[in-house]
Amino acid sequence: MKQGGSDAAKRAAGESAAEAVEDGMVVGLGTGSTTAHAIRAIGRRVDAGLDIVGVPTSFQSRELAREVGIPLTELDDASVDLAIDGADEVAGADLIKGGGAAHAREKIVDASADRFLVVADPTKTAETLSHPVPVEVLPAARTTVAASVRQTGGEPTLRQAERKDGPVVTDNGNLVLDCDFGDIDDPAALGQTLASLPGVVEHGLFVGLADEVHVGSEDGVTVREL
Ligand SMILES: O=C(CO)[C@H](O)[C@H](O)COP(=O)(O)O
Repeated sequence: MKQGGSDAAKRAAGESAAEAVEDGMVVGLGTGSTTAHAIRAIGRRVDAGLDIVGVPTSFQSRELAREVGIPLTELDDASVDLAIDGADEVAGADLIKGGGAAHAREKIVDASADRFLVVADPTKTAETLSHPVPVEVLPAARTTVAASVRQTGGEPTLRQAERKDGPVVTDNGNLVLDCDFGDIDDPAALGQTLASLPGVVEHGLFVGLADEVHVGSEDGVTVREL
């Protein structure tokens, strides 16, 4: 599993993507430590007069956006111009997300955006996706989905909470299976297989969704347009 890079690299990526936000935009606010830098940077710009509204993708991003003064709305009331979100692994325009168990709402927001900017540090980039794929499941389906994942050649692990006994429970009240498939040669096909399993709410494969990837480092930012 990739552990993630330095905070300076994450900050560089987040602040670079925040510069793409323009007056009047509806902005999708992703989840995670890299996106948090973007949200804080957007908050500073709002403080200085930028007129935008944000659409949060999780409890975490909602709370942070409120803290830094970004006005919020929901997808029922607005369509997203630009989404900024992190990733656990990036290969071209394909991503694996869900390290923060927020990928179900993230996918709804990110996929609906006119433009989707990914923020990452260099430890997240790869030629081929191979990070375990987070799969959010209804609690009643965890055993049957795990069995189907094994039949597909994957190794599922029920994600455990770090500061509570028992499993991680998502913002939607579900569980997460981290499914290790090794190298993923055909992310689209695997995504379709996972999505077809009864009880799967959403998987963390974001295939072909990214429009731009901002990779930060201690020395600056590389922006890849896709
Ligand atoms: O997908 C996510 C949350 O569900 C995050 O964006 C992803 O895990 C990256 O997080 P971080 O920027 O903290 O490394």
